[in-house]
Amino acid sequence: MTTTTLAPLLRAEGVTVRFGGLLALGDVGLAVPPGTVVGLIGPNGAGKTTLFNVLSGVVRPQQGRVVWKGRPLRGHRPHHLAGLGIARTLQGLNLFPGLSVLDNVIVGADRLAGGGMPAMLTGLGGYQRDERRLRDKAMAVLEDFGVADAAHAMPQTLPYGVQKRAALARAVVAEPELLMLDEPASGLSGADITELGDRIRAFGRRMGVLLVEHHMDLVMGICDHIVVLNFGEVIASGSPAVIRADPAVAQAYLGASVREGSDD
Ligand SMILES: Nc1ncnc2c1ncn2[C@@H]1O[C@H](COP(=O)(O)OP(=O)(O)OP(=O)(O)O)[C@@H](O)[C@H]1O
Repeated sequence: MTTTTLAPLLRAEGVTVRFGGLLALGDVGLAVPPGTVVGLIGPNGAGKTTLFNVLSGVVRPQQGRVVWKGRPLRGHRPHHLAGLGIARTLQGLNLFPGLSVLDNVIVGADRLAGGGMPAMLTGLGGYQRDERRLRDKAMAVLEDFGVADAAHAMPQTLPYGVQKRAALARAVVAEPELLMLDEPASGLSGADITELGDRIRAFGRRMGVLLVEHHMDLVMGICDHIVVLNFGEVIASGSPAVIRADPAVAQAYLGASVREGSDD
């Protein structure tokens, strides 16, 4: 898969963000084409979450813009994302604790609902047909994720790995065109990370995926294209093989580990 031949779904152009005197992002660009898994990596404090937040409409850049399918997004907010066809998972789980796993996933299917989610969840209005359709769809996705047994449980009663799968199921149930994942492997290990990687790869055949992740084996194993940030700037961009061989990337991570290990 090459990232240069397909028109990107999402693009950040010349994005600059300052927090007071700190330059969190300086003139950063990134593009996510359809059918492509793009990794965003960098040492702690490099600016990954800030860029994820700019793309999500949480943080407004002082300069630059975010472009969705060729159209600049002006003043977009996180609650606009689903309507655009963008889903995201955040660090942690962010499942609604008062809703069963199934209802959490149904909420994620909001974009597919004809009538409106509040009426559907409360049973008001003539939405029974839609509700049945969404329930079936949500159950099918939970089955696909191997957690259908947990459909009627409250999320907080379930093991972390099951909750993680439910959160991912909620993100993809509406069949987004772009999936943004912020550290999906955090808290997972071993076989769970391998399975997560297989799933992300499979998503990447149906949609664009932006993956912010610290787990280097996962990133190198599943990304088509990787963008590396350090101190708010893009220091490298290319295939996993190119990134692995780039001395500037090794230096950035080495510098970070030396700083973290220093006594002062
Ligand atoms: N709201 C904020 N106010 C002030 N500074 C911030 C804010 N958010 C982030 N920063 C700073 O901006 C820089 C980039 O932070 P960011 O969280 O984007 O990095 P990151 O690459 O996601 O790091 P990590 O891997 O540790 O999550 C850091 O120096 C951070 O301390």
